[in-house]
Amino acid sequence: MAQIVSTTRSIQSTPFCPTSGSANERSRSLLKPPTFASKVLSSNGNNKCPQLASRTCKINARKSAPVEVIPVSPEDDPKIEEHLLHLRGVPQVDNSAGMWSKPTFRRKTKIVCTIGPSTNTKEMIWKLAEAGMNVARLNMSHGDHASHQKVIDLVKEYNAQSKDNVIAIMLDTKGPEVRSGDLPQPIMLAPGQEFTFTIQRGVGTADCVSVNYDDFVNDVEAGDMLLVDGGMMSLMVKSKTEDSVKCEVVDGGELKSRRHLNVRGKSATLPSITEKDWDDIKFGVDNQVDFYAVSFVKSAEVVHELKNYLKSCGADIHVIVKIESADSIPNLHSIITASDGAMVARGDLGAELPIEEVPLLQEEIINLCRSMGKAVIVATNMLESMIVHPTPTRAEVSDIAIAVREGSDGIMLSGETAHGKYPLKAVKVMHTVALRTEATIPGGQMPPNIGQVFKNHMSEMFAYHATMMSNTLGTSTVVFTRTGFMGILLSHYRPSGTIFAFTDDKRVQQRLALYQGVCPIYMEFCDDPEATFRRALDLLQNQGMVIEGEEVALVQSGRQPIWRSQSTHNIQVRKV
Ligand SMILES: Nc1ncnc2c1ncn2[C@@H]1O[C@H](COP(=O)(O)OP(=O)(O)O)[C@@H](O)[C@H]1O
Ligand SMILES: C=C(OP(=O)(O)O)C(=O)O
Repeated sequence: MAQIVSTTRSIQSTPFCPTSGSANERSRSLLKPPTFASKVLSSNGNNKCPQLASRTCKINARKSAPVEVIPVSPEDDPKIEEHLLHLRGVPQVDNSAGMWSKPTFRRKTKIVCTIGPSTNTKEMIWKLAEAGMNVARLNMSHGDHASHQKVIDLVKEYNAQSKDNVIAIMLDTKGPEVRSGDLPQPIMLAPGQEFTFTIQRGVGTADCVSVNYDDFVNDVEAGDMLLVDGGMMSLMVKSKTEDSVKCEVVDGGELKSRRHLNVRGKSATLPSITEKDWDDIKFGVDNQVDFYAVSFVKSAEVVHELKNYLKSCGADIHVIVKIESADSIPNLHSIITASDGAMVARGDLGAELPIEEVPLLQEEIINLCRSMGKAVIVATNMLESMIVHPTPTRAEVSDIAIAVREGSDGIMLSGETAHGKYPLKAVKVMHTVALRTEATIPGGQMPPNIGQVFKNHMSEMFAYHATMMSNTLGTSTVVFTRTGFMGILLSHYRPSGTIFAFTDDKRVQQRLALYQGVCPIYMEFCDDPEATFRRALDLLQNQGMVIEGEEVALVQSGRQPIWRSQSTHNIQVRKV
């Protein structure tokens, strides 16, 4: 029996995938183990393409080989890459770029690093990239355009010189966040002490500090609980005047400059995109960033407004909504539908809502994004203790493992890399924990059903079957994508093997860096598909990403498939 799977549009919509049910039901079913037998489409050996390698082994659904994970970071052990290659019998390849993050066993979950004073130099950007950073996040609540410009230029410089690694750039808007003002030095607040917040500008004394939001006085009431930095300190509102709010400190601590303020259970009555945000968004357009992370989104309208603006200026930038506001929860479905992905911004979320809701919402948002084919990032406090300590708490390690198991595309570091003492160690811990956790996720499963969309589009169906085939055979997947659509789609089906996504557009390559399981590769395409496939497989082999004799599943589909005049949608198995 020939196992070459090469089809034209004759694959029918299968009865595998129930398309009814609520979004919640569908998202719940995503993480369930498979309940039906694996099937594979086979041709009768009509290999029309002479370069297709045929194979004659029996197809068995099999689990991916157990992955051996080396629990040390390459900085600790420079021989790690050699060791990883040796483990799998891969010959050493030219690695002049020094990319330790090219492990034979690729981490699928992507690491987002906030860049700040600890990491905004060329040396640190390079080291972060080599340690495993996939996305550089710029938090527009801090710094100015000149400092962010410098980071953008450095990331682009890194990308331009890197042979086999690429870093995406995410601009995170400040949004309508409420913050205390600048202080000449930190103030100690003791429980029971009186403390005042004022809407007057420029106040910073031992018992009163400015707030950056004029309606603060109108939004809070006596009896409200004010949280500083998501609950690190808390103050009870006692009374208010026209311009100030008098509080009693409940949980004290050290108040520093520009700290987050939330009122438990309330969202500020501010527009999600402020004037400053529009200015920062324009800065992002001018610099061709890859993603916006939009703070405090409460409804889909704001996403539409931003997308319309981007369209009007011809900017191809994806929009990730930050779910961090109490008001966003009832509108989750419509907000995520309008966006390209979501971030579980646990800091503000856990301040506006009871903290015990956060893990439940995290799971719900991840499931919802996965059921809708959207990217999802888990953020905040993932390795918080590593801001000051060189090793994480065990609870933090478990937190990373949970986000990986729940199927997040990205896991994010904030203060750990922005202003922490151990930014590289934090990335390495994240890398190692994610890799180790991924190794325990059973391979060879049926891909998740992306519900209604699967029924309607040829490309969804091909992504589904390509995933099923690569899982069954235990192969990587190779896809050619000009817009990134097919690479992203395959990622949502979470194949066990790596998705090598070849694109002839550097910006698409950069964007794909966020997506779970995708290894984005820039390569010029030629008119002849066969020559392009060959070039791609040669490149993978030369880089040590696949070895001679290894099989890969190659899928060609998408809304506007490449080389459509010569072939329609198809899935093939090829031997390298
Ligand atoms: N670009 C920057 N410039 C200066 N400091 C920064 C920058 N980005 C982040 N930081 C520092 O790192 C901390 C953690 O980053 P992040 O979680 O993104 O910020 P926040 O929680 O304040 O919104 C910030 O509170 C700030 O002290
Ligand atoms: C990621 C978050 O937002 P920011 O760091 O911008 O406050 C959060 O609140 O968890």
